Amino acid sequence: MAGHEVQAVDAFGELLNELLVRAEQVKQTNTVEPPLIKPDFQDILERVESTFFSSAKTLESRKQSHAVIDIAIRDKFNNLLACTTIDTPYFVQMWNLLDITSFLSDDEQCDSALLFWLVEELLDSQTISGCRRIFDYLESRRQRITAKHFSQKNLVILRSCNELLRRLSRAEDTAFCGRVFIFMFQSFPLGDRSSVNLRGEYHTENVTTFDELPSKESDSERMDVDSDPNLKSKSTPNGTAGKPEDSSVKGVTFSKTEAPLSVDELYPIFWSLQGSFNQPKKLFDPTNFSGFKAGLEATMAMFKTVQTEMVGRPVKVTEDGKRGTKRKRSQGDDDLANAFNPKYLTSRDLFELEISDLSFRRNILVQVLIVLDFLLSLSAKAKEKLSKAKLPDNPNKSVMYADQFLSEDDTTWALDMKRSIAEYLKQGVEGAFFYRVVETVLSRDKNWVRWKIENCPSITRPAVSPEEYVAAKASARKATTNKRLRPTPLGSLDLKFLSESDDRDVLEKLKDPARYRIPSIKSFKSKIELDDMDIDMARDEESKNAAIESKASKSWRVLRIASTSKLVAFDKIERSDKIDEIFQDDVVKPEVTTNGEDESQDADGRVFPEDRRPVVISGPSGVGKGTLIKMLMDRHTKVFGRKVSHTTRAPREGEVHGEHYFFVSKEQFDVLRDGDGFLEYNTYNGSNYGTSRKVVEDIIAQGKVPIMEMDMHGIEQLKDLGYAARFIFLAPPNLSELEQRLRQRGSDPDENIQARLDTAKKEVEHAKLEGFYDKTFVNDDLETTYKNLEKYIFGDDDKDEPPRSTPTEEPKESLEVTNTEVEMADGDAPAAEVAEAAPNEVVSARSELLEATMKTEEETAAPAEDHLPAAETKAVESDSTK
Ligand SMILES: Nc1ncnc2c1ncn2[C@@H]1O[C@H](COP(=O)(O)OP(=O)(O)OP(=O)(O)O)[C@@H](O)[C@H]1O
Repeated sequence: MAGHEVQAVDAFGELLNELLVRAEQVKQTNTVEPPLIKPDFQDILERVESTFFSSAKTLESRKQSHAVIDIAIRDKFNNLLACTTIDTPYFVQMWNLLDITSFLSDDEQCDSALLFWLVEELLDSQTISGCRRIFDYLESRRQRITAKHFSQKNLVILRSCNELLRRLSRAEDTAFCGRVFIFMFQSFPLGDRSSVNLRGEYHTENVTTFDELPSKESDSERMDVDSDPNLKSKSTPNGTAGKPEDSSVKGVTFSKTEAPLSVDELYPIFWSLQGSFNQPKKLFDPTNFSGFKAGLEATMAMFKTVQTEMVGRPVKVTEDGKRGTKRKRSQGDDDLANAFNPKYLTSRDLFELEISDLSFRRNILVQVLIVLDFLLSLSAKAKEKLSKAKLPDNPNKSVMYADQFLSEDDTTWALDMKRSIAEYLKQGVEGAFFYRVVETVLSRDKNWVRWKIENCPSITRPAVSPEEYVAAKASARKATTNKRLRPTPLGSLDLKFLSESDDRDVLEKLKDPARYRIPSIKSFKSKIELDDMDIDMARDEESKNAAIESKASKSWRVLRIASTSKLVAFDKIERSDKIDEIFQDDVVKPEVTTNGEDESQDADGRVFPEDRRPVVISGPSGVGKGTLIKMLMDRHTKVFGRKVSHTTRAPREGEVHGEHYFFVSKEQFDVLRDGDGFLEYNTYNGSNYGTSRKVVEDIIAQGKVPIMEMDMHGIEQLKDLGYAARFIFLAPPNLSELEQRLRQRGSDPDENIQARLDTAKKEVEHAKLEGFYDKTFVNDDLETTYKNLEKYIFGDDDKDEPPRSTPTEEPKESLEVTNTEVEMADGDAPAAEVAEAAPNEVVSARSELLEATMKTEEETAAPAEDHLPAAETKAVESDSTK
């Protein structure tokens, strides 16, 4: 019997090897991405079914087959783990094995949770940096691996994530902890109770200790909270607070009438507040509560003096702000500064510095707001509201505190304090925004507390039944069809002129750029002003409403257009009916605009593209990406900003930080990556490369169009993010020309050139993928390619004249000279027809041409293959843009 089992394990082991070999064939990379897809393995998986399960009719025999498969997979897993490390390319086998395990478990051919058992072991076996890689895997497959049989997997997921969190330092690996939490939040249903703190327990171990100051004779009385006559006067011993002395002025009075304590006096009072923050139940004791109130008032009084000082020095604040931004931009890695230490540093020496720091004060006040909300949930009003609510028969009493009440006076005090804090938080840099976020978070939190009181009822809504769906559809139709139809349906263009004018003009009118171009932002300004006038002058309600509606529609459209190019201005817009800020010239304008009349031109008459999405240029190494980008940058100095990548590799001779790359350490790179700081990243030859989100956003904030060189893997990541950009592929005229350029450039040894040529073939092949690139150019004659690229970027490829680089420039050459642009080279089709063809047709025309180009070349040139092992070929492939 035992022998039979071993045979079965061996038999499955062979099938598993076959699956892994197939995986190697279909997945050409050594990275976590892309995931394997099931259809590629269907035939072998069917054999698994027929060999192991077709005769296993009973539950028992199915279980036996599961055990066989589990053992074989674990054997393979252990072997892989023993003979490879996560940093080597060969580790891709492990990702493949996990992918295959997920196919098998989805098909119920092995234990449903086996994948997560393996992941748990894998996490246990790795260092933190290895765990990051494993998390890359988990995140990239999250939906797929948690979709089926989740109830069998959830405990293992929870356990391995918690185990990992226990290993991580909250201070050092803050961002990674965040990734783990986010993974859990995304995997578990929102209403899952497994991580809810049902008994309302507090994190009491998190005790904040602070220095004991040597007591000064003269100050000894004021140092003691209870013995301070001022503070004492605000609290009565039984915890029902006495009102502030001047009770007619609410809450805020303390700082106006009392001098704040000295820093030494405040220090112990301030840090003892933390005791109430981590155990709010302590405040049920009246003595603690009065101490808390006094401490809080003293803290607020001190904070207010700091805020006043800051407000009194606005110029310095702005200067600091500016200096900060400048430094950050030049370094390009300010995201690092966002890492924070979740445990307070309480040394007395730091206290002044801390209270003069805005974010520190904000931190403390948010803690206070949380506690105040907790206290207010015990007020008479809150209790009454809760008693009226429909609670289940068995509410969760441990978070209700039914025997605790907040007295009326204390309620008034808490409300006043809350108001006072709100006013305080709204001041200062982005204060209003900060407070709005805090307010939103806290109000959501109240809902969660309520849900806990209700004993976490399921929040899954039942699916809509077909009957309800049909009824809702019918009533929606009824509600809408009675309305007066618009002469032009929403979202479509007015075609009336087609019937009105002479047939011969119609085609010309259809070509009018105004019909398909995105209008400029400024063109809305006067129209919105007219609407404003109509609103003011409207004689009746109906016309006023019509004008308001019309203004709202225009405002919405202009904001949409502005969202691609003037995102910075959005911060300044407070109300949706007042969007004047959007018409202000943006950052780059004061430097370059002379008359401010046309926002699409700079002072030299240079044109800004209407489409200001980032331009991403890809193509084989040596095809001329760098050359063409440099030409664009040189000829449109103020229009484009070239993206500089981050890398962990050491600078080569002559390379300048910030110009060629941002050279960062591995740790800095990880922090950025974990904090979602990269739009895309990749590893080549053991070094990491990435495109920082911030770098690109900074270029946009300067009013420039980002221009980025990127390989196809980077583009894939951008596309996965749904990132709005224009993707352009540069193809070589043929392989021997490419080879010649690489040799002439002289920057690569012979073996690299061959590898680059091999990679080039793959990239050209990949570029044929329908819709992957928005535009492809064959870089034959450099100047012609440049002109076509420029025309495309500036949206002038359908115009006769390309954009003027300088006001005096000669007219450009005609496009039809060479086959530079793929569409133009497509047989006899006139340009207009090709341009109007459905995108797919254009793409396939392009693919055919590319294929033909490369084929002709392959037939004539010596085959450029079999020079590098797969791993190295891949490495060089990634290197094409690094
Ligand atoms: N259309 C062209 N005709 C002839 N030579 C060209 C053309 N375009 C570029 N070159 C030359 O080809 C060489 C390679 O160009 P470039 O360095 O710009 O390529 P690249 O695509 O940026 O390469 P990499 O990705 O390796 O950085 C350079 O010497 C450049 O001058």
